[in-house]
Amino acid sequence: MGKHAQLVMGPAGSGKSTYCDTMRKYCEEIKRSVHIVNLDPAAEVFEYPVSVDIKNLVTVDEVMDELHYGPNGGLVYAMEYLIENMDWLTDELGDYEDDYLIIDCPGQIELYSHIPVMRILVDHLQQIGYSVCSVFLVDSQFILDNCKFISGALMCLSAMIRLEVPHINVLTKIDVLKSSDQYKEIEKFLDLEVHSLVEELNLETHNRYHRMNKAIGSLLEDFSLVGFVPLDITDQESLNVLLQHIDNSIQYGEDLEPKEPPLENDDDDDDDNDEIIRMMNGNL
Ligand SMILES: Nc1nc2c(ncn2[C@@H]2O[C@H](COP(=O)(O)OP(=O)(O)OP(=O)(O)O)[C@@H](O)[C@H]2O)c(=O)[nH]1
Ligand SMILES: [Mg+2]
Repeated sequence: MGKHAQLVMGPAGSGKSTYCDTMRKYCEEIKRSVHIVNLDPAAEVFEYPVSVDIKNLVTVDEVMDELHYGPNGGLVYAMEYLIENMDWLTDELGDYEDDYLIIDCPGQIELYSHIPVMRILVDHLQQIGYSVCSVFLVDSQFILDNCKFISGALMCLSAMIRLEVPHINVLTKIDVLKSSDQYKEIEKFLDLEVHSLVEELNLETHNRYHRMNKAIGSLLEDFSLVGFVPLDITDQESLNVLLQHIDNSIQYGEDLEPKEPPLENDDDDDDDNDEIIRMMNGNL
């Protein structure tokens, strides 16, 4: 079956732990054996059953007490300690060799942007045989206008380029948007027209920034890398579509029995496929 893992990352409060629990429940419903790994040494309360917990190796509280670090320095130290003790992780994961892993990561953005710990972790998981997909969560409330979108997209691009593994960006808390009238505003970012985005940015910013707007637009367009899959955790179909993206990216299930092709006049399946293709075009 092979070893597969989702590495769930994203800024503080973007919904990582909620996602891990929701995805675990969904996977269990579709009879996929899943275990959650907590890699947040500061996590206090878990909604999900934790199979492997970094807190059995190191906690931020211990680092703060013993070394008199603050919370952020303590977290960076704890993650570096994990990297120095990778054998511990290998041993712990050994109990779940045939299962699908969902790895809940800490939210400090510097871990993804300019400290190599996540890259070293990903390399190690690959060395011990895991196909890893990075699932990068961004709170949909935080990309509701053009400037915020650019900032969110560059953050995702930075993590994507640093990690060099299949990467899916996810917009979380769509259920909150749906219950307001803001959902329409997010649709343009799902089907991104970089040209019109740059034009709108130019209208919103001083002339002196227009060359920069164009350069950022070209960066996003040339790499065609930044797209988002919206996730409404209250909607099973939304979870299904996202999981298919992730499965495709790491070839999960390629050695399983092939599914029956849909009947030609099966309209529901056609709609689902159209939705996936639309999102794939927007994403990778
Ligand atoms: N309505 C709604 N609330 C959500 C969703 N995802 C997360 N939340 C809420 O957002 C808050 C933060 O969610 P967490 O899952 O703890 O976020 P996190 O990324 O793990 O946070 P850190 O571990 O602190 O970085 C919690 O109050 C969640 O209940 C969602 O999809 N919909
Ligand atoms: Mg969390």
